[in-house]
Amino acid sequence: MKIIDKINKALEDDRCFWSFEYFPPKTQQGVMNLYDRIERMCNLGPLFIDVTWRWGGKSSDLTLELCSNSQTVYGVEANMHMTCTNTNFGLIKTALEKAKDQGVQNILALRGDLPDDTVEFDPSVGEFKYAIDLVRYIRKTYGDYFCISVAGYPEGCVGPEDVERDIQYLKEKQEAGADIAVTQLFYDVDNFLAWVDKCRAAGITIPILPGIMPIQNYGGFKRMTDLCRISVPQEIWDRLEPIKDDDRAVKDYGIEVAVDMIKRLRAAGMRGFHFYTINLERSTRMVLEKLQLVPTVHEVRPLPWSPSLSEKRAGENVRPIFWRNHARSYIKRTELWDEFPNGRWGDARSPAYGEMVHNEQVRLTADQAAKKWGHPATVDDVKQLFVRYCENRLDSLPWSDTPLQPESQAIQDSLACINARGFLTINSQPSCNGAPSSDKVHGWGPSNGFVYKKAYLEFFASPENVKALLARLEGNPTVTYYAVTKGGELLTNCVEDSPNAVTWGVFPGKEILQPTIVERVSFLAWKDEAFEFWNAWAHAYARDSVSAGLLSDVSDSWYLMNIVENNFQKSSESIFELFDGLGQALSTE
Ligand SMILES: Cc1cc2nc3c(=O)[nH]c(=O)nc-3n(C[C@H](O)[C@H](O)[C@H](O)COP(=O)(O)OP(=O)(O)OC[C@H]3O[C@@H](n4cnc5c(N)ncnc54)[C@H](O)[C@@H]3O)c2cc1C
Ligand SMILES: NC(=O)c1ccc[n+]([C@@H]2O[C@H](COP(=O)([O-])OP(=O)(O)OC[C@H]3O[C@@H](n4cnc5c(N)ncnc54)[C@H](O)[C@@H]3O)[C@@H](O)[C@H]2O)c1
Repeated sequence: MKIIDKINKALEDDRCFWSFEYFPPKTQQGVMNLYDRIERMCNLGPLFIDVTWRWGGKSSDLTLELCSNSQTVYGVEANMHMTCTNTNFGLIKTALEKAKDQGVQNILALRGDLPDDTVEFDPSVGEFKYAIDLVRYIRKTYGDYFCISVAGYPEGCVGPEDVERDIQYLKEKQEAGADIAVTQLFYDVDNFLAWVDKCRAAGITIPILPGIMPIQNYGGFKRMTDLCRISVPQEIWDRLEPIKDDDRAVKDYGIEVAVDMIKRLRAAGMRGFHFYTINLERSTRMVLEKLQLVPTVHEVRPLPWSPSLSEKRAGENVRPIFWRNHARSYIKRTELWDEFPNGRWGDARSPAYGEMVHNEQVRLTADQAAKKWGHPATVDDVKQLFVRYCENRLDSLPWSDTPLQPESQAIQDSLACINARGFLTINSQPSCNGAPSSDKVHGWGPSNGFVYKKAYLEFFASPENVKALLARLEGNPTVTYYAVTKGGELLTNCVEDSPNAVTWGVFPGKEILQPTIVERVSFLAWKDEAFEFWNAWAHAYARDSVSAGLLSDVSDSWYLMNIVENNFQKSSESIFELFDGLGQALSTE
């Protein structure tokens, strides 16, 4: 069914409605867990769900599979995202054909981001330059079969200076056949409402669905609003500042913000709300509960307008047998398990692993690269950059977009030392044996608790350096490691695949919280992205330049490696002793 028909019906009845957006998880276990999550969240009565599409069509099969299965198994309409620029035309044609065959009738037609703001559209790769070209193609080829939605930008696609121009492009997309506009997420409600008024005045009549993203954690929120250039009212920053290290408090505040935003939007006449779930469920559910749009988990009553999912499921035996008669406790047990791992070594079984808002590709502009990192011509030049970063003389590296965190200050000299010898670090953690959770440097989580950390290092190293380090590690039974090349050759001394907790906390009246783990499957999922940064950096230089060649060579032949000193009672420095005398010192030393 087309979602525009459902939306029009809801608007006719003057009824609020909502939709949930998911992204294709990075691991197979994440996919299986996302299905469970979509099923549970269908009980919240979304009018439809969206599944995003990785730029260039990298997730086309998975995106379609998630849409098609959600429709046939859970009975919820799916809106399939599709980006068109710099994407093989055949891939788009095939995906649309398959969508039609599988009964997926809703497409969110997008341009997608270019890998670099300065890179021009490449007509040899795809037929489409803008989202409007895809809208036109779909209408020309399929007539009215598909309901087409498009993106709208209350703060401009690139920046505020483009708002007026983007409204005209949105109008053109409507004229080309778009039925619905879904907006970029935002936090400034006044600005959003003024933008809607401008759209209406410009002749945009299609329904506009505001994008709502409950804040999930401070670091992710900051990164994402910076990346998407979303303005955040100062009041939100002020409220976040004192609680930024307490994930639970941040999430609770995020729920409050979203509830308040939706109340104001409803008062102004908006009826539909599009949730960016980032594949998590608690915040979205809590927002809907607090607005009394859905029953709380304590009151089980069917929603009058929901797809008949709850009734359909009631007679089935798909849940684990011991939970069959306890739907509520099943929900309670499973909804929260991955809400708190934060950090890039979270749990790869979580559908939210590798949190993504639309665009996971690495973006570095040529200007940014040359200005910050010059034109490296030798491995020593690259080492110098890493050393300068560790000494706080450079504020970012492709892998590290902010300066070192305060927790790294105590180890920064040792970090600089191993970087100078060719172990190029991208992540680290000092050990910590029971600091108060309120500790300014190491603390996190609820108050009156104690936190623990194992020393951890993650770095790129040449095959020779990895070999030498491995020889050293043979005599160290408490150190575990994974090393992998871009091509996937894996070296490890971990005999079991089970997760290794590297950060945990003990809090009054709670189970042990274990926010950060190291495990094979998440490391392998992350490594593609980690190596991709070398390529993105290389692309910032002319194709046949020395710098591009050097960075591509490193990417092709070096290892990404992590090591954990499991004896968390040892000092933070002891992990660095493993590197004594290894590698080649900088020639300037
Ligand atoms: C709701 C939503 C969902 C998204 N989902 C995904 C996803 O699943 N996967 C993903 O990779 N990305 C996704 N994105 C990100 C999106 O791909 C990027 O923001 C992209 O940069 C713009 O896409 P668009 O469809 O708005 O492009 P367009 O409408 O084509 O606009 C792109 C830029 O070109 C300009 N422009 C448009 N038309 C013209 C014209 N005729 N002449 C000259 N300039 C023009 C606009 O001003 C704008 O700056 C999503 C964004 C939103 C808001
Ligand atoms: N609760 C915890 O104890 C805990 C543990 C790990 C991560 N986190 C949080 O999760 C979030 C994301 O974590 P993350 O690991 O993805 O990223 P992050 O940006 O927090 O980086 C993790 C650590 O690596 C260090 N680092 C960054 N670049 C480095 C480099 N080039 N060389 C050596 N060290 C470098 C940082 O100083 C920081 O200590 C952060 O907010 C972080 O605080 C929390």
